[in-house]
Amino acid sequence: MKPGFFRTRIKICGMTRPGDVRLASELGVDGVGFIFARRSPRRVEPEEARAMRNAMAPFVDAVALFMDNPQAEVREIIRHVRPTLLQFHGSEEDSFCRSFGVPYLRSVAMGEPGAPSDQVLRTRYPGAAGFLFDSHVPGEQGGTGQRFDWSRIPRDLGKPWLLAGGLTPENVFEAICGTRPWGVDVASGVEVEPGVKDGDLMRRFVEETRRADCHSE
Ligand SMILES: O=C(O)c1ccccc1N[C@@H]1O[C@H](COP(=O)(O)O)[C@@H](O)[C@H]1O
Repeated sequence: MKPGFFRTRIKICGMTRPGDVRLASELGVDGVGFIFARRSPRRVEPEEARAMRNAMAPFVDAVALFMDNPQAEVREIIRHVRPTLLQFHGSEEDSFCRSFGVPYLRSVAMGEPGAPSDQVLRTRYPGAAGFLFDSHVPGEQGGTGQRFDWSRIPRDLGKPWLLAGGLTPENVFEAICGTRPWGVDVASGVEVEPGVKDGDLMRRFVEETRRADCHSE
């Protein structure tokens, strides 16, 4: 597509404060993530996520992130928070991910050699709305601020995919121009500490993404 016509989607993940959610909406971010993974320093309780959900503007996705949470817990969080997208980072299979009746993104761990091919991903997760390539190793948490070798991203997925892992306002322009993802996902790169976002970093991240959208190689 011609530069300027495609708008790279932006998700800011690991929200813990309603004010950060409100600002992200005003900046034109497409999705905000609430983390329910057990060991995450950004984990929120369902009540906190619900308060942030209520701070969201229309046309912004509420993404609930899980990592091997029990099915009953996922169901209860969905009932409470009403996310529009789910994101799975653990060993969940397609049948588990799609059992909630909410579209889901499947995270793919790119932190070690031998990441799955596009064919394996398509076959293993036929119900996924899209994929998210992150830099952690299988079984470990994301949100580490590490990036991975972007040349290893499978190219023939036939579905939207997001680039994640170590993105910042300084490198997101290069990341988008080099990989042309459907969207980008950031947590630590716009934070002052885990879960505490910085307004200026969020604004610069959005600006750099829009600059990349207008840039032709
Ligand atoms: O952020 C977390 O704490 C987290 C925990 C468990 C699974 C995933 C997690 N975060 C995801 O990782 C990406 C990239 O983070 P970063 O930008 O490198 O800090 C983040 O956007 C979340 O989707």
